[in-house]
Amino acid sequence: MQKLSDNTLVGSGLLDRTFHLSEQNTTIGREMLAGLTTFVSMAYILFVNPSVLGAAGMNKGAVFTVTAVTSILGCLLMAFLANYPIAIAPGLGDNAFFTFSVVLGMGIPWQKAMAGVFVASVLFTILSFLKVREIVIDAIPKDLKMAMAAGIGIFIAFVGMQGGGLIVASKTSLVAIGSLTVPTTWLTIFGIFVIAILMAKKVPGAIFIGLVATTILGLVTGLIAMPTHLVSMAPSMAPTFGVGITHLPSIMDPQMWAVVLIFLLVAFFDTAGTLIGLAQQAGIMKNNKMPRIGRALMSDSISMLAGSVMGTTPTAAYVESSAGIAVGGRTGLTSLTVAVLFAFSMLFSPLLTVVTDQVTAPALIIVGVLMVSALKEIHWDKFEIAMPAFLTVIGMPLTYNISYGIAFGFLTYPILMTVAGRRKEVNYIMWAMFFVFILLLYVLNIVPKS
Ligand SMILES: Nc1nc2[nH]cnc2c(=O)[nH]1
Repeated sequence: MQKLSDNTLVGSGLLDRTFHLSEQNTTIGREMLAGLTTFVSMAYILFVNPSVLGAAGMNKGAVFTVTAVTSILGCLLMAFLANYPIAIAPGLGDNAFFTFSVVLGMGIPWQKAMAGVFVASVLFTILSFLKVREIVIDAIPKDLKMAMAAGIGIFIAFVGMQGGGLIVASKTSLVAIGSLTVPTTWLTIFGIFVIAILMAKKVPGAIFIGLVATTILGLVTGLIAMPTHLVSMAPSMAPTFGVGITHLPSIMDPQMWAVVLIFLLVAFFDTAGTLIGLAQQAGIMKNNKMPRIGRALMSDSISMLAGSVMGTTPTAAYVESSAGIAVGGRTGLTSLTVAVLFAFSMLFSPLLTVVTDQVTAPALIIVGVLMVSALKEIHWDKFEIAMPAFLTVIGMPLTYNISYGIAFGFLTYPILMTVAGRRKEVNYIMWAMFFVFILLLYVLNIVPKS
């Protein structure tokens, strides 16, 4: 039996055999600490997801339970199928697209939009089984993938700034700074500072701690009403369960095909990009490839499918997993720990009422900061790349729609690369996408108005 420096015994036992702990030179204690760290970094989603999907008209209690169950499933799959320290939960990019672009922007009822999520999930799972995803991941230039991640980050932050009251609509300039005389806006400002300071000091779970501190400030100042109780049984999933399936006939609308395509693209590239980034951080990459990426993508697609049946938007491999990896998490035991903690947290649904928009806003803004770091990977010195990347990034917040940002990038990239003499670098999949996005713009923009 081998002894590691932190005195945790490894070398035998079920956990070691299941997760190859000694092979990865890690210990049970270190993996559990990593799981706890990742969990506290992402636990805010239990409250932010109901808040965002609630704005689309969905039942917040049901979404709370669905968020927890979907995350448990995703983390268990990642633990036992892929053995990676990467947590899965419903993504903020996807739920923002669902609520703000599809339901509120396009005026599609949430039940119909959920049918779109279900179809996208089925397609995603089929693509994962057929191993098509590797071909597509390789075909899309890295610059555009990174621009998509960054654009979604800015979009999420924009949504957070609005929810927190920091920016408001303006008749003359479209947006303007919100009024600093609104007391609840100060909760958001307080939350941003707390989280930003903790992040800068590299404190694990900074977002979660900031969320708790902001809630406490709200309760103490009377800006947030006290909850009636602290723990209870998890709310029923009945209000959202199976709604996507029962509304499948409504998917025949061409506008919904565009929605399905965007869900597919966002889910696809978000998870693929995040997995590679996290694998690089954990030192898992071998010959510039991530071993078992197929299993990791499969874990995501199965949980996305289950989530769409129960009633939540697509899952993603969470960027916050980097917090657990930073404290030493290397195997699926980290993800298993996250799953167990999500199960425990299901008791705390009464806290939903105290986690208001002003409390969740800082989390959205800070996740935006994390996602925008992808900008550094873009070749800004080449105009034929800089322009499509720029349009992708700013297109999302300025049109308040993730799909338009993606479309702008895919429509300009092949043309500019061709005129710049780099036609050979544009493969047939990119040209196919070019025509798909022309059709998509037509469907999203012209069909509803004619
Ligand atoms: N990769 C990723 N991480 C997240 N963390 C919170 N939301 C998201 C998301 O949509 N994608």
